[in-house]
Amino acid sequence: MKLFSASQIREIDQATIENEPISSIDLVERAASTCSDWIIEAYDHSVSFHVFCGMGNNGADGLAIARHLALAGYSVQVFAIAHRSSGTSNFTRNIERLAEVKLDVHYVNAKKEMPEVDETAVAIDAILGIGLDKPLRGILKDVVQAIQEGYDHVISIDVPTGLPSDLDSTIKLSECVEATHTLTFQFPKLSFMVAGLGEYTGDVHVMDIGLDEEKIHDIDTPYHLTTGYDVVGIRQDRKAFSHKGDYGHALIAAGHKGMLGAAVLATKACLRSGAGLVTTHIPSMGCDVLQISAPEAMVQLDHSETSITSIPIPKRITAVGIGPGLGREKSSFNALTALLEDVQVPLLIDADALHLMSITDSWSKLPANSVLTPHAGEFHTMTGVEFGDSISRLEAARRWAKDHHCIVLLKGAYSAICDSSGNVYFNGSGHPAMAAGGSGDVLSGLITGLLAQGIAPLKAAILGAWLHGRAGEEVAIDRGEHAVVASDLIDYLS
Ligand SMILES: NC(=O)C1=CN([C@@H]2O[C@H](COP(=O)(O)OP(=O)(O)OC[C@H]3O[C@@H](n4cnc5c(N)ncnc54)[C@H](O)[C@@H]3O)[C@@H](O)[C@H]2O)[C@@H](O)CC1
Ligand SMILES: [K+]
Repeated sequence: MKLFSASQIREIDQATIENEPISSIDLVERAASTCSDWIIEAYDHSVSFHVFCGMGNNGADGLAIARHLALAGYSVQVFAIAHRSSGTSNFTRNIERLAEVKLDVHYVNAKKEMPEVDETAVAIDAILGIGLDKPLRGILKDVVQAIQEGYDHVISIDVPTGLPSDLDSTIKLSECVEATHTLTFQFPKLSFMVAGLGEYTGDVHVMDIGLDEEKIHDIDTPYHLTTGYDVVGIRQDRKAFSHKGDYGHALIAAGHKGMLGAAVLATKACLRSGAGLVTTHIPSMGCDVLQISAPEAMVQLDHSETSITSIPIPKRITAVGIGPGLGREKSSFNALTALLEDVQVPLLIDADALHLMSITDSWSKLPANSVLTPHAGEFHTMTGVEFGDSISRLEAARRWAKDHHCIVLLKGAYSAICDSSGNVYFNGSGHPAMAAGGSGDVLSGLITGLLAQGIAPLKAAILGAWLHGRAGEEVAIDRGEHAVVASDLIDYLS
């Protein structure tokens, strides 16, 4: 799915109005109906809705939603926030239409005019959407604060009020509604994808409001969000008369004394990827551990008992993944450097291998189209980008992927997969339950296995991240989000 900036969304709205054709007021009505249908499905009549509306089109959505909810028999109160002297025509027309359901509108000019809140009240935040053009001040800031203080449950329409929609916004986040649910129109907004901003949305629900498909197709954007639909067909169905040799042979180089578990996790995930054969190169002390825990894999033992010191590449290997639990010894760095010179097949580099390459500044040796899978800390070591700044981190990952002709998979919520053309594919699956040690080892084994089957690096990274996230979502449901460990993810790979 493509993701667009606020100005591109306006262009698509406008094209819909002209080409369908549909009037702007009817488009607001359509948007509001999709939201009120969702709300009616999700809430019974024991709740009462306090609908807070700005004076632009986001507010017009709110007024129309209030009308629909009143028609459906809910208790509804409507509040218009007087942040400017007059409303848009869609706002004004929807104020008039409240008379159809005998709803009054209360204008809020000061915080003291905010309603009393009881435990049944749910706030609907339709104050500002993609039109936010400066930080909230005055009455808007006061109202957002009052919503934060007063309501446990908030449904934001399109965008939580105060949250910039774009990644390059110059608006500094100050006050912002922290939503329980965000019902967003047609596309998640770019800011929802990054840490520090995405936290404000709560659960995101994308409302299809029938915007112009042709325009959506025609407008270029570097940003994409992977959905289940996007990964269909990346991995081919198994052929009736095929054998293991048809599905590639992966080599995993992983493990170090005290970190052999990482090699086991990567190996088992690689086996579950569909790869025909998996060989794991480990320090010799790991032989029994690996053979017992992953009997389907072949083991290639290093001369060293405790660390990896040289990595012969067996014949007919079709992809190599190196890094999980590798350790940071000089001898392992030498093995890595030699591997970089020898390797003729797709390569994935993770964890300690990223660290070793960073501290020795060996990036010029990186084969083109390699897949790198850093978490924020590893990416910091690679580039010096500060931990806290997720937008700069994303930009740096885009630049890095371009400069080094590789794929950078920046791990986190909505992992960002950056390619050498400047595109970003945010991963749309996943669960906070996955934020635990070993989860990354599973991902690197899985992607190595996909590469081994001949899937192109970008697609292997996109599919691997998607499958990994889906496993996390499913295991979190079955086990409970606190009890998930990385081995569980392997069991849930499909
Ligand atoms: N254009 C369309 O046809 C559609 C628009 N829709 C809704 O319209 C929204 C966009 O509407 P608008 O462009 O009217 O923008 P908003 O309703 O988000 O904002 C209204 C206006 O508030 C003012 N404003 C912004 N930030 C402010 C601040 N910090 N302090 C004071 N005033 C501020 C600006 O003048 C802005 O245009 C979308 O988010 C969506 O909810 C939907 O109904 C779908 C169709
Ligand atoms: K809003």
